[in-house]
Amino acid sequence: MQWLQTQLAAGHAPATLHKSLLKAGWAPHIAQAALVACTQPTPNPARIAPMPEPDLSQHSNQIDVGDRQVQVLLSMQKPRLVLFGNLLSDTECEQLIADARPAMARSRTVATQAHGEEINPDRTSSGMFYTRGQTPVVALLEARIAKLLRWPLENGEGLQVLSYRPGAEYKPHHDYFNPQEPSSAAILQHGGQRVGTLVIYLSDVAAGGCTFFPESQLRIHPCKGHAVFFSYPSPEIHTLTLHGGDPVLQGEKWIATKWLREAPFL
Ligand SMILES: O=C(O)CCC(=O)C(=O)O
Ligand SMILES: [Fe+2]
Repeated sequence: MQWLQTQLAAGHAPATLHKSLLKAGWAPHIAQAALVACTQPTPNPARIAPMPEPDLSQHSNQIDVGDRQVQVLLSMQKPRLVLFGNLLSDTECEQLIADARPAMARSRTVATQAHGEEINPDRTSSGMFYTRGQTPVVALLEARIAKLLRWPLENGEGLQVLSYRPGAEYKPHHDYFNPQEPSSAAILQHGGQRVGTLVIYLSDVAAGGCTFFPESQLRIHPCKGHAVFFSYPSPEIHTLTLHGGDPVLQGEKWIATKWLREAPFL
């Protein structure tokens, strides 16, 4: 801890120190917990800006999104997270999968050291992106999400569909872009930071495949038509939004992820 405090005081970024700890043999979630314990959230008056957020002011247990009543199943403050049920019908889930199938390829994540994308061994799913409004179901879902999270449709990235077979997983990561990474500057020019994520479960999974938040030891078990929302007002580990997809043990996991930006994503 003392070493970490010295390094942080010398100006080394938490992400860099995290890598050093991994090299030294620390388990990722313990390295993360040590970093969270050693740093203070930076007060950031610039982002008392609005955030995507469902209206739970009346302690509502369901939310009318126009054509559907979405259930509120669980909510917590830190990390800011809400679990929804009944966001999509079974038929809508199946249609999203069927339309995505032809375009599925091994998932790529953003290459952090240079421009472009690279195959990432931390992510063993396969996936594709829909453009906004690409199919009738995509358009309908995007309109529901905009109402549910009270966030402009234009601030959303295209939906990403991922599928995981047994053994496939997505190791813990943050969805925001690390401002210190060289590749982030170009990404942030379009739409700014990511401030929220909605992971939508398109299938049930027989075993494994939970969405896991190691810092709070929270597991969301996949359930067809459900969705988990979490948000992060700044790209900081203090948001406790480190998360991953546990390995699928049995069956196939399908999800659609909607990332929300702070500004229009054009
Ligand atoms: O597979 C999961 O449950 C998590 C997916 C995820 O973290 C993402 O799409 O950013
Ligand atoms: Fe993620």
